[in-house]
Amino acid sequence: MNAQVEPLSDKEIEERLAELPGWSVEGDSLRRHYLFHGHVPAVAMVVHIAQIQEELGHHADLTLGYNRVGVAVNTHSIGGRVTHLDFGLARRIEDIAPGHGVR
Ligand SMILES: C[C@H](O)[C@H](O)[C@H]1CNC2=NC(N)=NC(=O)C2=N1
Repeated sequence: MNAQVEPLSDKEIEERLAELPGWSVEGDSLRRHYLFHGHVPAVAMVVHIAQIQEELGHHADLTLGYNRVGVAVNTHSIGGRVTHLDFGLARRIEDIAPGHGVR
């Protein structure tokens, strides 16, 4: 699945990052972390991200700390490169973050 997806060029990545403050490409992944006002809000964010990931059929590596959620995503099906699928997931995550009281 997604075998037809193309990696984004450096220029495309730069343009798309400009619309996602706080996100960066490090290594071969699109990344961001969020801080919350406690553990339960951080866990709720993880569950909400999981629901979006299942909807999209695209899944980030999530790390959960006490009040921290880390997100790192690339597209496995083309060997772990950054594609529009990764930016699509990032956009959806970014849109729900304020509702979880991200600080
Ligand atoms: C069949 C299923 O849609 C694929 O295995 C999806 C699942 N989630 C995925 N997530 C990510 N990050 N990259 C993929 O290539 C990918 N492929």
